[in-house]
Amino acid sequence: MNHLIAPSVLSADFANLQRDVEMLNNSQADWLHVDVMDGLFVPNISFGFPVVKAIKQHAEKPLDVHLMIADPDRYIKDFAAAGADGITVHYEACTHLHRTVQAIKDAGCKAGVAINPATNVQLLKDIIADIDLVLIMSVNPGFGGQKFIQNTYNKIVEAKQLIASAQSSAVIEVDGGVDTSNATQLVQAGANVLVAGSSIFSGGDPSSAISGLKNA
Ligand SMILES: O=C(CO)[C@@H](O)[C@H](O)COP(=O)(O)O
Ligand SMILES: [Fe+2]
Repeated sequence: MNHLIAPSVLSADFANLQRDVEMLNNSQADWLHVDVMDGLFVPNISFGFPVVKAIKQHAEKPLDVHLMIADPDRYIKDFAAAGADGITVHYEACTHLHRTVQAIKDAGCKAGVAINPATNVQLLKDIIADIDLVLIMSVNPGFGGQKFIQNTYNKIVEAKQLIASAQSSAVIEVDGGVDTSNATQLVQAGANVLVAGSSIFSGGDPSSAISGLKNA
């Protein structure tokens, strides 16, 4: 599989969200990555259902919703109704992860599980066969624009082995500090989906920044 690019809307211009979503529609982006933060699981608040709905209204590509919220079970149906195509929850935020994953699938969405930089990949062993996506955080969740953590490469290799041994079809997504300096090595290690926020939106030409990551 060729790798996919999922620009993080967190780094878009919220006052011009429709313009930025239309730019993504016309770019080589594959998915739109939508970061929801609750100020509890992570020390930052981003946005909730109305903004996800507004993005959905204009998006022509799947919405990859990354929930950085405590007890996400409470809101799975609402995010599915708001337009999520995939919902990723954090391993660290779920008490009954298997139940949460089933709820995501029952809501008609692809199910993903994210792990923080200090969470061991092996903890996914008993859920890997049930999920569509493993999200390896390459920064501590909560903010865009942070420095990429090098140990991510080892975690990708380990996740790949875990997926193969469980004969799972899960894809590996990497999120945080991704840019053209590490994209090629991430894909070589086994990453299937690259999320990028600041490296796409902070320069003058987001669309060509996306192409740069796509051609990594
Ligand atoms: O989930 C998160 C942050 O918690 C990300 O999706 C960021 O939005 C990625 O931003 P950059 O690190 O690429 O600036
Ligand atoms: Fe994210």
